[in-house]
Amino acid sequence: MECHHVLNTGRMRSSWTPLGPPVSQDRIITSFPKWYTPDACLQLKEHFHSQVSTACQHRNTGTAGLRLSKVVVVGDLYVGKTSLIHRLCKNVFDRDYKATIGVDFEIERFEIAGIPYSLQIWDTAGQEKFKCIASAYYRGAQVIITAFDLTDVQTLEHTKQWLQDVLRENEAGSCFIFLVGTKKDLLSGAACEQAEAEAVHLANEMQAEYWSVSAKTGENVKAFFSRVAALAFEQSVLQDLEKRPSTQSQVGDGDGDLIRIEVPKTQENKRPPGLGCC
Ligand SMILES: Nc1nc2c(ncn2[C@@H]2O[C@H](COP(=O)(O)OP(=O)(O)OP(=O)(O)O)[C@@H](O)[C@H]2O)c(=O)[nH]1
Ligand SMILES: [Mg+2]
Repeated sequence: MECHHVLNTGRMRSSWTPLGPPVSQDRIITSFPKWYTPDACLQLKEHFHSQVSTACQHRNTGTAGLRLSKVVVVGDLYVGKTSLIHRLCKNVFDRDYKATIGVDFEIERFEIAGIPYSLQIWDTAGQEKFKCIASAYYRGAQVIITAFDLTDVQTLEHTKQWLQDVLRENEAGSCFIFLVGTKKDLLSGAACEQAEAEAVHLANEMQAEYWSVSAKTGENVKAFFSRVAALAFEQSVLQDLEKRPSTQSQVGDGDGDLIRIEVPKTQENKRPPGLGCC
């Protein structure tokens, strides 16, 4: 197993980075990233939750900013999982196929609403013979990405099984689920529309958000992972606020000037992330 971290050193400095080297400019998220299609999306809102915005403004996000959110990427062999992750983390594309053996991971750092936040992205092998190694790493996923090849309908059909395998190792309703169609550059026009329509249908069954991407051209790769990071971050902050001793959380800017905000137990807060508003 080869595990390595990716540190974005020497890139442009962000506005506020208390820990470690600065994140690169294109990992700074200031407004809530949009979905790919409203027909299969987890949340149809355009802004951060108001309590999250307030907490971020006051630098009162608790441990959420220090956490690594675990993202697990699964799907058939050859669909392009490694290529997708390498396009995001290294901005490269390799046309030669090198099968992933077992698992690998990358850490990608973001700054969301002024708070540092990292995704730990687990790349798993699609080959059957490595499945038992890879499945040992499914536990504790906050985000599940099920990938398929837009040009190969069989790989789409297999995503349900991949999802079930990961969900078996995680608490029901605790994960954000994404269905991602890869190799978008190989399809266009009616063929692309047809493949996407089938995927959107399945995404709704899986309670997943749908995205089409291309690791080759880079199309939608940053936008997709920004969306993943923002949803995971928001959930982490809300969970942190809810965990505090009383239902009232103190929000301050560190100089003793405290504001009290209510953390109501709303339906929205209780709803599992996979059951968004659409
Ligand atoms: N045209 C095109 N080819 C791609 C794209 N993404 C991946 N590929 C190619 O598809 C092949 C498989 O890609 P990988 O990323 O290695 O696939 P994988 O899902 O990680 O495979 P396993 O590790 O065996 O599970 C490689 O030859 C890639 O160059 C893409 O967006 N467009
Ligand atoms: Mg791979």
